[in-house]
Amino acid sequence: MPEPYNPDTFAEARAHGTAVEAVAQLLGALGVDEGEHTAATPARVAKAWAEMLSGYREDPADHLARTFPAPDDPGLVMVAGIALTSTCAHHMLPFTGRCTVAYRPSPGQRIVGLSKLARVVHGYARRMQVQEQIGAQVLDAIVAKLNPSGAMVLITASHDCMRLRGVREPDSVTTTQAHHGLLTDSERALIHAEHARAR
Ligand SMILES: Nc1nc2c(ncn2[C@@H]2O[C@H](COP(=O)(O)OP(=O)(O)OP(=O)(O)O)[C@@H](O)[C@H]2O)c(=O)[nH]1
Ligand SMILES: [Zn+2]
Repeated sequence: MPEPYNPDTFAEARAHGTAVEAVAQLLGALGVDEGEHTAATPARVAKAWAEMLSGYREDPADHLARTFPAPDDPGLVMVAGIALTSTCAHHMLPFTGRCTVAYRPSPGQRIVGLSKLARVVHGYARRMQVQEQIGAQVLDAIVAKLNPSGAMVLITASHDCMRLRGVREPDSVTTTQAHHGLLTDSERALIHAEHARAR
């Protein structure tokens, strides 16, 4: 009998083999036999996880590099209804929902293409994450690259680790808010209303 593989550290386990081998080992450890439908599963799962975690292969803030001059008094800019698909850092299960990104450019500062706000969200979401951290990272990127006078990121998501296992709350939804600078009460109300409408 070969000795069971028993790594001392996460790093050692990582170095041991490819993702495909690791998935095959996981399935074996969970008592899943190879069958007609599972023979190619390790390769499929490795490919799926490479896609789900593709955010490690980019710096999402780079999407905000191309900017345009803002009009004199640009007011609030907001994109609501951005689809969020992420992976819980604790359980490696998906959480999905919607994100709203809003910022008020400072006078004389720059604005960014609207699609780039969604690309920043997607980049940070496609990593092992906690929901609060995605909002904070998106906000930090916007503050660093655009220097807005105010900004807010709202995320409402459903966590499979809460829905399907453990506490088993299938209808629970989690909302997190990250904000920077000064936004007026009416701007805040508008952001929350659009976020609720776009969920
Ligand atoms: N703050 C925060 N917590 C999260 C997020 N995703 C998952 N969690 C929580 O992470 C916690 C991990 O708790 P542990 O007690 O270490 O793990 P566990 O025994 O699997 O916990 P249960 O999920 O309660 O069964 C759980 O309470 C999860 O609900 C997230 O995005 N943000
Ligand atoms: Zn979790």
